[in-house]
Amino acid sequence: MSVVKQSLSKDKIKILMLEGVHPSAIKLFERHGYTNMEVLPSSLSDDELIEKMKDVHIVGIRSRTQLNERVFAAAEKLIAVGCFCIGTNQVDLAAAKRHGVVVFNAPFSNTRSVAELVLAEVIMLLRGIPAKNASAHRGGWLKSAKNSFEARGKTLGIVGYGHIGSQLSVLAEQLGMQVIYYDIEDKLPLGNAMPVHTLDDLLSQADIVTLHVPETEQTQMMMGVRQFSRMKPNSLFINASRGTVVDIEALASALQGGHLAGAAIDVFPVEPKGNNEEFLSPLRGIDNCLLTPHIGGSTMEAQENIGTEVAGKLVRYSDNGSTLSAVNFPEVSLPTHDTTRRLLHIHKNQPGMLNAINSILSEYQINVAGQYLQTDEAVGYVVMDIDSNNGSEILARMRKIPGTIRARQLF
Ligand SMILES: NC(=O)C1=CN([C@@H]2O[C@H](COP(=O)(O)OP(=O)(O)OC[C@H]3O[C@@H](n4cnc5c(N)ncnc54)[C@H](O)[C@@H]3O)[C@@H](O)[C@H]2O)C=CC1
Ligand SMILES: O=C(O)C(=O)COP(=O)(O)O
Repeated sequence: MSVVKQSLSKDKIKILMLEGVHPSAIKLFERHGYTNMEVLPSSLSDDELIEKMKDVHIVGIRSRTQLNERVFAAAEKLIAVGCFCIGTNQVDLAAAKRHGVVVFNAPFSNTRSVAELVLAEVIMLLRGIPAKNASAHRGGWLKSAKNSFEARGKTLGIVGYGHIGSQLSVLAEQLGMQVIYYDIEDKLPLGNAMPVHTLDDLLSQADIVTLHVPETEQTQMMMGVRQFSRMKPNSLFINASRGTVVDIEALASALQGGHLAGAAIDVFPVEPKGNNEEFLSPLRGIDNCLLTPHIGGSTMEAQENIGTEVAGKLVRYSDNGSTLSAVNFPEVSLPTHDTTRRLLHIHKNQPGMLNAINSILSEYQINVAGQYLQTDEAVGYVVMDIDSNNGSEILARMRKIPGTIRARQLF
């Protein structure tokens, strides 16, 4: 891998924002002097990304854009990725790290929005609203109490009791629901919520099952034919986590065969790249299935907060080198460096790196005002504040150290 020079004035730092990231992000970048920005409303295909990212230093995406090894290998100037969302499964985090690219996200700016939507869906499904609404649009009139229920007293089964799952748990109890949850980690039960030991336990006890797990190898297709058959007859199913967690054909069969009374689905194994592309799904046309276009986190409040939060992290990394709250990188929180030059060196974590760096510094006999080092099993990140005008020369020497991935200088 070639070592790339990144010591640029801000107007030369190119930022690409995809998928309609909120204008609050753009404003924050501009406030900090970053003006070289391209903003697009949709995501891009692999090939389009590879072409576009050749000269991009910072890219902002949401849940749709896939950043894989091919893209990182081509994006030679890239220093950071901002996921303007919670999930980071769309990014190959290990590949990003191998290429010295730091990834940030917004871990809880849209948590409440998802929890509120799911709560609303619980009520809608219990009342059979999706099918009644669809029928009314065709001139039907399904006025009946049959199969319509209150939320009070029903059991909500939450799979994944993290930020969203636990927030939903609190809101659901306020409606008088009983909450049970299943998580692979021990989690503090909030209110009167009760943990169960297995997914099967949860499926067989809950009136409504809702998924709030991340996309991981373990969660792929965690709901399939067998799991749907374990759910209570006439129970309800909600997925606002990731489309790959559910076997969508199995869900369609469970709804069409009448085992499930209804479902609300916000995320799909394949989603359109943007609003102009057709949505294709075996769930289309099933009236008791409420379909939403991956908008669990899409509220004005959440998007505005996410915009400033993630753009703030990107600016901080670009201006100051701080990797605090990065999802794939050793975390280094740094003071300002008003009177010194700051050198950043990202390298493979192999023996002798710090030694090699420090022997270059000692050759120049300069005062090192501060040095910060963090490593993980794959990479090391060293930040040096130096009192010297020879920063560029020193950096050029450091780039030649075998194992160097990226190095840049902040003025
Ligand atoms: N529909 C939408 O617009 C949105 C969807 N999401 C999705 O929701 C997911 C969850 O978000 P948060 O609650 O913030 O994440 P979180 O990381 O706070 O919670 C996830 C929980 O799932 C648990 N978990 C992981 N694997 C599991 C397994 N195999 N079985 C049971 N539990 C498991 C974890 O231990 C953790 O407690 C995100 O990863 C994202 O994919 C997030 C925001 C918006
Ligand atoms: O925050 C998440 O993980 C989401 O799924 C929301 O994705 P979005 O920003 O709406 O594409």
